[in-house]
Amino acid sequence: MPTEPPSTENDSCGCDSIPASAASLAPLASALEALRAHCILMEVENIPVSEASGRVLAEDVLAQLDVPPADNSQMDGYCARVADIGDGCWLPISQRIAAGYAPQPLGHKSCGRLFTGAEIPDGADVVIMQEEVTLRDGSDGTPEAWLPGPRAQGDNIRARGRDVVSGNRLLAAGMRLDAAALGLLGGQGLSNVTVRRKVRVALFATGDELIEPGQPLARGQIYNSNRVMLSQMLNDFGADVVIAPLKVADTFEATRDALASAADQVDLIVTCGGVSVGEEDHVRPAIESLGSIDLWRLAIKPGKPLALGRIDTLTGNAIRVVGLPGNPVSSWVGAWLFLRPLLGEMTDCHALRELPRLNVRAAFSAKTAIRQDHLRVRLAPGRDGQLEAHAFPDQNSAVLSSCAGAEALAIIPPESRVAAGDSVECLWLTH
Ligand SMILES: Nc1nc2c(c(=O)[nH]1)N[C@H]1C(S)=C(S)[C@@H](COP(=O)(O)OP(=O)(O)OC[C@H]3O[C@@H](n4cnc5c(N)ncnc54)[C@H](O)[C@@H]3O)O[C@H]1N2
Ligand code: MOO
Repeated sequence: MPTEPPSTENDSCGCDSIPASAASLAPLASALEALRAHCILMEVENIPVSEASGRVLAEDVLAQLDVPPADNSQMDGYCARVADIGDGCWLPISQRIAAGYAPQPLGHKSCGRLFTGAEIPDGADVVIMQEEVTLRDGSDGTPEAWLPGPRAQGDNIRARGRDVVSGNRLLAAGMRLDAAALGLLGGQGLSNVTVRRKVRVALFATGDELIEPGQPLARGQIYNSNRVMLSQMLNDFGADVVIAPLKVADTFEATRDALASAADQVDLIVTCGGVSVGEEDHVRPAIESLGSIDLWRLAIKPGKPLALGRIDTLTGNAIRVVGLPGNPVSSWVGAWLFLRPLLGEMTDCHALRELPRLNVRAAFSAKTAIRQDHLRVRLAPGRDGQLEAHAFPDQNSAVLSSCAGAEALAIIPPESRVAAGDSVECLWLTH
């Protein structure tokens, strides 16, 4: 049954009751453009391959070796010449080759016993798995094998260079190294690799109501869920969170001082909360007092009050500040929509720059006003096998349960309607 999230026409956080014309809210595309402008690129560093998981490759890596370096067997069995086997014949076993040992050239009209991974001797052009082979002692006591035929040349042989050919590009610059990529580097005998330095991030949660998990909760307080969540997301996107105080007090001075001292130590500042219009919202004025605001208030839901700014540092550079709204869902969606591409830009990583898009069938209905909505959905095949997006039932920007386990964000453009069964574009949430 299609699920119907609350209409997105009325703002779930109540903020569409405030007059906000489309003209006063910047579209998502201009925010992404502002993010890309003034981006600093991380320098390169050479690090051990064993520590390079998740790092972004700074330069192409060319293969220096064929992998495998020689033809080898992909089965435990017997190697021989196709021409000698014909329609099947008994051949004396002239040598035994285990993986790791150099074989002798294969003698005329003989076969070799060998094991998976063993190098194929010169002269042999086929391997027959041992389950198909019968053994006996020959008239002079030499063991013989019955090799059934006919056989095709190359059967059960992994040719030299099948995986990697020396001189070819092994891995492309801009790739985020996963376990398999580390394996390819290791397979070349490389112990070090040149990657982009990790982006150092300061993460500030603001709000006097916040208290750390593990502490007793007093009236008026809530646990700080965003700090642990955003910290993990930044890590997942390849950054290093180096400053993350429990919280920053809700005053202009405390906010300004926290931002100013972090600006000289990190490459990026992320704040959460305090970007809206109340007297307790000090992030925007604090950024303005130390640098400039590029953009504030977007035509997106959730995440309307998001602020993008820059702070001048002692070195004369301006570092980027992303002010995420405090509502947990607004922070979480903002991290996917803005922090991920920004970190991709700063590390020149293609995969992080843009979330993959896919069109699936909506299993929900929705309508929007002036803001583009980003519904949290699960993806599952429908009865006909076609992929469907199932929206979490409560899409309020304070309902973090709509994010845990979400696999995609369904994009509902401004001033539009989606009915169950319509095709809907989704951003696939992958690290
Ligand atoms: N008069 C108006 N009020 C609001 C508007 C508006 O346009 N006019 N916009 C609303 C929208 S939309 C959003 S989103 C929020 C964002 O406001 P802030 O970024 O200033 O966030 P806070 O007020 O600090 O917090 C909002 C909400 O989230 C809770 N919160 C904050 N930080 C955390 C945290 N680290 N962990 C868990 N929960 C957190 C906080 O207690 C509030 O409930 O503003 C609307 N208001
Ligand atoms: O919906 Mo707010 O609650 O724009 O992020």
